[in-house]
Amino acid sequence: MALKANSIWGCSKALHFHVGVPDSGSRFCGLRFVNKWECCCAPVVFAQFHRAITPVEDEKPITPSDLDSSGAIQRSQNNTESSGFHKDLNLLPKPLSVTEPSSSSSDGSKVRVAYQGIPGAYSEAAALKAYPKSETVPCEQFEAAFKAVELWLVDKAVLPIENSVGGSIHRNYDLLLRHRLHIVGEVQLVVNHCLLGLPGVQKEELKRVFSHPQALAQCEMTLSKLGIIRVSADDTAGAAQMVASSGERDTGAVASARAAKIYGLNVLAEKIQDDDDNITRFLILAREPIIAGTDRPYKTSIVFTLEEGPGMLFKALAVFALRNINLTKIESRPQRKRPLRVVDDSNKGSAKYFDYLFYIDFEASMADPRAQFALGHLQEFAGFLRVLGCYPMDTGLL
Ligand SMILES: O=C(O)C(=O)C[C@]1(C(=O)O)C=C[C@@H](O)C=C1
Repeated sequence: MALKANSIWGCSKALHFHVGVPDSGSRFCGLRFVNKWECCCAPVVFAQFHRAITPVEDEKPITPSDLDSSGAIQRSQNNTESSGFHKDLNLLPKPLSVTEPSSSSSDGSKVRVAYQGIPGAYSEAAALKAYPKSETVPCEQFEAAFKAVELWLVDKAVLPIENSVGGSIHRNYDLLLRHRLHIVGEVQLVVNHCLLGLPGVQKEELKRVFSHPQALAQCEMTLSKLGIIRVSADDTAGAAQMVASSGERDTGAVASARAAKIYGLNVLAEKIQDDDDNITRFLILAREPIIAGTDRPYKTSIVFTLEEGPGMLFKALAVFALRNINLTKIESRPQRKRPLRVVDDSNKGSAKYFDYLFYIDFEASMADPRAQFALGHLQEFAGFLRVLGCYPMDTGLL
């Protein structure tokens, strides 16, 4: 059964975590980040920038002295016990690791990976690409997957962030900021959509198709040519399941060949996406960050706000250009708690501007001094800055 956000909240009584947008001064899991860096990447980052973080009373940021030679955190989580054994070993913070995505946890059990949708969804395929022997856990909404990780119901979540045809999945950008998970990897998946129908049905008989809105958008031209009515579903596999259980011969689904197998449907047409190379990029999220290395190509994802003024975004981007750091993605999202900025323009009255959050991915590891200097420089004009994660790039083909 898919996890629901509510049911997960139901389990959360003993745990407290607060969410909010940066300028609201909210607490994120015990650390208050006053205006500047919200930094949660690897210890190397703390080593460079821990001065910029303002701890709240009940938890101190990790400093280099808390780490042993392997980079594992040594002190107890609440910093009140310096010795003695913890009663429940499962509650102890896990040591940071330089993770090669591995399908088993440190205790030998299968890694549990949350994804949005039901079995046969592309997100499940992405989770299995990252962790081939994992136990995949379906969730009804993206937010349920975030919460499943936060509440230790699963180890990781794999969520779509952008598609080569449909663009960004904005909801997940917003959720990245609202939750305190770390990006520990990315997966690129080739998405080949099929037109599915009940056994014995010809594609010309279809009057309507169900699918996820992203999938419908990716097949826009094909579906228009066929003159089929499009109906939104929570995920592609869910659409296939609906068609199978409805038994309606004039109803089809846009989903994967695997979904067809699972739900007993026929593939009426293959590769129906408008663009042959239809690729979705997924992020792997975890409770702990990984230690950034320089042993292979790494990517770092950040989010920041800028003060108003001429050329601010130009200056922000220049900190990377000056150090020859390649940017792979830039996305802006409205700051929901502070959507408008009122500027008093002396003679002309006041003007209103929208306020934005900028999300950037760049090709450098946080262990690379260039990245550290670039972020130090960006901090000079960023109102708020948080490292969302530093992780190995998915360079393997698809
Ligand atoms: O509906 C699914 O199967 C999903 O995994 C969701 C999703 C998405 O959100 O973009 C994932 C990959 C494809 O781009 C289409 C849909």
